[in-house]
Amino acid sequence: MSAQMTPVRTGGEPHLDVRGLSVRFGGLSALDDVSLQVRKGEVVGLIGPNGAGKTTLFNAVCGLVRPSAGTITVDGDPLPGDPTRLSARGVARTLQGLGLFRGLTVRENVLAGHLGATDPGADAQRQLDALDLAAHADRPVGDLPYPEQKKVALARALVAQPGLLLLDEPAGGLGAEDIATLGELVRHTAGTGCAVLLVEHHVDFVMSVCDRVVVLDFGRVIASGTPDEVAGDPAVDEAYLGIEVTTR
Ligand SMILES: Nc1ncnc2c1ncn2[C@@H]1O[C@H](COP(=O)(O)OP(=O)(O)OP(=O)(O)O)[C@@H](O)[C@H]1O
Repeated sequence: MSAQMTPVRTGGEPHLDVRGLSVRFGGLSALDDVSLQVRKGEVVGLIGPNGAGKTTLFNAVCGLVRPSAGTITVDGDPLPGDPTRLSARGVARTLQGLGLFRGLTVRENVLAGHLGATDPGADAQRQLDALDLAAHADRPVGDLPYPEQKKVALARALVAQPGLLLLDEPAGGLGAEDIATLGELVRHTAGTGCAVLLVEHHVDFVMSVCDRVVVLDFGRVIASGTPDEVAGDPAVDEAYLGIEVTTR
């Protein structure tokens, strides 16, 4: 399916609505006229080769890079240019690395995702319970095995019950069993009405967990559709999977 034929899912207006987004770094066009939408309850995967522009798109949504063109709205309103105000707008993000405060406990790390809340302790406890982290709550986060630390990063993103969750390579470094658990968590989160956009290199995970997939290459959307549609797109095979396609 071509980028121009992006299907519009039923189920309401887009929660995240990116339109005509372009980002330039000097002479380099990192994103070129990119549009994508994520509705509440929907999981959208953003894939593409290294350097395709995935992280730049996340950074633009978070106000960390300034677009040269285009608009980004959440629930119909532009996002604040100040990244520190994203949480108040219901936007949460996990990072490619864990981005945890290694000197702090699990609970303190989760609380860090909820600064300014009226009852952060109760919300943090709820999130710790939900992700089976309560038994580790008062341990230094660095003492936990890597998959558990990934869960802490997710708990920190979810503690404020965001309306939009941006997941940056959530499956990275996880084994098959933990990836399956992560998939359930992501689907459960979307089931609560959260709009989820995830960047991921683990294609099987993306194809199993996402409602729709958007493929970037050299900063442009080259394909978009359901996992099956995208998996069967020759342009994706050629650009992303490195398979040379001779017939179109
Ligand atoms: N701050 C920056 N200054 C200059 N160029 C940048 C900057 N950030 C990203 N780029 C360039 O923009 C392009 C897109 O990079 P980006 O990190 O968004 O790609 P990506 O798809 O996330 O790649 P990866 O899968 O390797 O994380 C690349 O060519 C990259 O080198």
